[in-house]
Amino acid sequence: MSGGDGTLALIGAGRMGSALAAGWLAKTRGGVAPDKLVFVDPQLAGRAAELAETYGIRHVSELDAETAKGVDRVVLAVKPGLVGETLDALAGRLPDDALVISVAAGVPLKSFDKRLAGRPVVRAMPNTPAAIGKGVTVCVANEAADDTAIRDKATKLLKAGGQVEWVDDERLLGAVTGVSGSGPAYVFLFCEALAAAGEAEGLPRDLAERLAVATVSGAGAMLEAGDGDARELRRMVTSPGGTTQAGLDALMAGSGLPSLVRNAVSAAERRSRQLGNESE
Ligand SMILES: NC(=O)c1ccc[n+]([C@@H]2O[C@H](COP(=O)([O-])OP(=O)(O)OC[C@H]3O[C@@H](n4cnc5c(N)ncnc54)[C@H](OP(=O)(O)O)[C@@H]3O)[C@@H](O)[C@H]2O)c1
Ligand code: PRO
Repeated sequence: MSGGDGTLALIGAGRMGSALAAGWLAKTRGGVAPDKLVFVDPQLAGRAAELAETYGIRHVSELDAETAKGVDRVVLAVKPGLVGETLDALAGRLPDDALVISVAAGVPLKSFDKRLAGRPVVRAMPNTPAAIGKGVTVCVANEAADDTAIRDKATKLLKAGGQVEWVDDERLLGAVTGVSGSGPAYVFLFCEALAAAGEAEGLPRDLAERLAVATVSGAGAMLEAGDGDARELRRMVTSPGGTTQAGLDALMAGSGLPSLVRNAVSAAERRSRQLGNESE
């Protein structure tokens, strides 16, 4: 079970919020009872609407004072620019010891401390593979949440989505966002590009797509199996003077793929800091 006898309020049941909720509702992972979860979102759409329909989750457009009284955990998954106003509307309603977990990119703990005076807050950066229990979330706690029992409570909840890591230095969350928060999109782009390249070489489109998906997921599964790190596994595919070497040489031409990835992570990290400043 994900701990806590009170209600878990998901504020912002969009793409990331619904990915997390899918994990909480999975019996084998989250085990959150549907009647202990409330979706707070102006209009429920997409995956969240499906989950609400399937599990009979309560949906409200804003957290009313009566419902708020029973809330012991809040997961805030609105856009970074909406965090301030959402907290202002919440602050007076939440019980003093309610744990607030924010997944908003860039929004610093001090924004929460300013508005939620003394409440335990965990800033977390998950990713969308959480929907199938294959995500990774990195967390940092404010002073009020810097307590083993509170951290355990947050870990239990976020573990429904996959691995959970903690850091003590909040500044690292920007780099985390650039690597694992945004990272699935880089991998999906690579998969799209691999399929398009196969099609350009004459493969039927659907076959090229199946090959690209199987290749990305097979390579990911090998990494996860831990029979070698990425560098070793790459070397196992690369026969000297063979086809893979020719392909890798092309990927390294010019500034090369590592440099492009470095720029991508750095740009995402920078954007995370900007989002934090804009949310003040
Ligand atoms: N997507 C990811 O991969 C990912 C990963 C890690 C962290 N995050 C973070 O997660 C947060 C949400 O991102 P997202 O991609 O899930 O965005 P999203 O799909 O747009 O979801 C945000 C949801 O919040 C709703 N909302 C707006 N105002 C609200 C309010 N006052 N109260 C309650 N709900 C409200 C939105 O409704 P409307 O659409 O009707 O406005 C929408 O359903 C962001 O802060 C982002 O930085 C996202
Ligand atoms: N998605 C959010 C964004 O693009 C945060 C990390 C992944 O801003």
